[in-house]
Amino acid sequence: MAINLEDAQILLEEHHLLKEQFNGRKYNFKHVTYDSRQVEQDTLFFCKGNFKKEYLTDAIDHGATGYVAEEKYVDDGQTSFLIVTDVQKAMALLGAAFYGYPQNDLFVIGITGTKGKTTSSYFAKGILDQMTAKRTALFSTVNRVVGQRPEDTFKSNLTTPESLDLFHDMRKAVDNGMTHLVMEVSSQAYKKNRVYGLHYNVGIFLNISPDHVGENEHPTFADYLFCKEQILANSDYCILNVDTEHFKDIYYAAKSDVESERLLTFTHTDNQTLPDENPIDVQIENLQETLLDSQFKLHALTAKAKDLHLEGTYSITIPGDYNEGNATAAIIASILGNATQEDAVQGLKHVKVAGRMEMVQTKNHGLVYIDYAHNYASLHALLEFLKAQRKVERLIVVVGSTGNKGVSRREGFGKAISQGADVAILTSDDPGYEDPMKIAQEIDQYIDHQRVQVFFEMDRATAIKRAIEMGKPNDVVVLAGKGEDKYQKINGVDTPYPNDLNVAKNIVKGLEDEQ
Ligand SMILES: CC(=O)N[C@H]1[C@@H](OP(=O)(O)OP(=O)(O)OC[C@H]2O[C@@H](n3ccc(=O)[nH]c3=O)[C@H](O)[C@@H]2O)O[C@H](CO)[C@@H](O)[C@@H]1O[C@H](C)C(=O)N[C@@H](C)C(=O)N[C@H](CCC(=O)O)C(=O)O
Ligand SMILES: Nc1ncnc2c1ncn2[C@@H]1O[C@H](COP(=O)(O)OP(=O)(O)OP(=O)(O)O)[C@@H](O)[C@H]1O
Repeated sequence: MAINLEDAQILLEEHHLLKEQFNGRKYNFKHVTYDSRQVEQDTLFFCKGNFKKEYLTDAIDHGATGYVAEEKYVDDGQTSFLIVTDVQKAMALLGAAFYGYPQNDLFVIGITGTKGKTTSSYFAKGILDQMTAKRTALFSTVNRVVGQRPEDTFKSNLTTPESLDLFHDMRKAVDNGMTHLVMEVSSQAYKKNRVYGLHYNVGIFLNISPDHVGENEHPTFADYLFCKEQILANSDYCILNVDTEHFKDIYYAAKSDVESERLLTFTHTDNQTLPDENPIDVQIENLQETLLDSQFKLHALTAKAKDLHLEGTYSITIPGDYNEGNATAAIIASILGNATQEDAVQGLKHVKVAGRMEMVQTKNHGLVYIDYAHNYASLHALLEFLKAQRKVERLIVVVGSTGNKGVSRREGFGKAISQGADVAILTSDDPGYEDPMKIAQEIDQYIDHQRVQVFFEMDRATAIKRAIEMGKPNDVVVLAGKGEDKYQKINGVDTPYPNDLNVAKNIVKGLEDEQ
């Protein structure tokens, strides 16, 4: 892989990003990075984010021969530089060029939504793996998969990687023979131009609800929605979930971005039409739903939906009506990527996602659910689903809220608990630099104490123990918000934590050994 100064200049000029340039001693770059600790000989270095000049000096000392930045940090007569108006955009464009545009060799499905991105990504990968004999790459919040060997699967640091990492990993996927890529696209990815210039064969918009507004994320909800809608303008086909809040805005944005033949919509709700009275394409009919799985049927309501040949019955083992929606989006996208209906039926059957709707059965203390629900929309949807199950007597929820971000989640949790839970044990979840008890008290302010019994226990493992011990055979204990996380972020330190599933399993084992 390589890029030279002249090609970089041309590309940046084409996009009106270049302000100034200097051709230093070296013109050809064999490496690219935004981190001085990763620099090798002949690296083109990107200065971005909370940057300090000494990172660049350090980079030059270690072999960087050119840099791209928004200001002229170094002008030593030797080091080449490209001064640009937006370094994140420049990095995405030059990253794609450096790695030889790997996206052109992949069928790329991008998925956005406040909730359901990870689950839908795993559903789509399940289906496409069925068709491609496991040649589907995945960039998700949980894992990145760039090949078929065990070492080609690794933990993600971000939902959507930095552009240089994104194109690096795409290149690996292509070189490893992958033919499809399913990737989560966060609103931050657009805010920070990590995916600038990237085009998707299919873009999925699952839903949007208030979240991610705060000092380090989006200044307003409008900004959050705007960033999310960018996926629509960058996709050949768009798939929309009609049942989301703000659907009208999303629909008209999509309509102005793709022709109607390339816009596919789906819903759970009967007898609905689109905001312009056009018919919805796909209807989901729930056939059977239990605490362990769910079966549903898809009906094609328009000619373009009929052309997909997706009609039929599907089953998933990640229950919840919203997961039927997530699966439907994955089915439509995968069929557009050449999967068959049979691939979808087979591929969906056994999909599991770490930390999403995982269960531990107990003999005498009910069912324990571990789920990554960590805002109002997801906790509310989860509790509503559980309440609708006939066998459930009491819902006991263990939850905390993160410190220094997503502050609106505290009110959201209080509201969702008041609407759906019988008992709440408030605890800690990545308190950061805040006092977890203070966060718990803020959640508590929004809880209706006439309906819900509330306890405080800041040690998360102890809180889980108390919840399981108080569970009776027909109760459900919900461990919300932390999913498969293996640490607690406390005062800037990732403090190891065995994860909710392991904690719950150990407690249940201990209780059952005692009997
Ligand atoms: C706000 C934001 O996008 N921050 C991201 C951004 O930070 P940054 O550019 O300011 O980087 P920094 O770590 O402060 O360092 C500045 C620069 O100096 C460099 N550096 C640093 C130290 C050094 O010795 N040498 C050196 O060169 C760094 O490599 C970096 O390029 O770039 C970093 C990687 O280069 C990311 O880790 C970081 O994500 C932060 C940690 C983060 O958590 N972001 C969240 C909000 C996020 O993006 N989340 C979304 C999901 C949200 C959702 O669910 O919808 C996501 O896509 O993950
Ligand atoms: N379509 C949906 N609507 C509402 N809640 C959902 C939906 N899909 C999933 N959830 C809930 O949200 C939780 C997180 O799901 P998932 O990890 O798939 O979403 P995500 O968009 O990747 O989330 P995040 O951006 O927070 O990582 C699930 O554990 C479930 O409780």
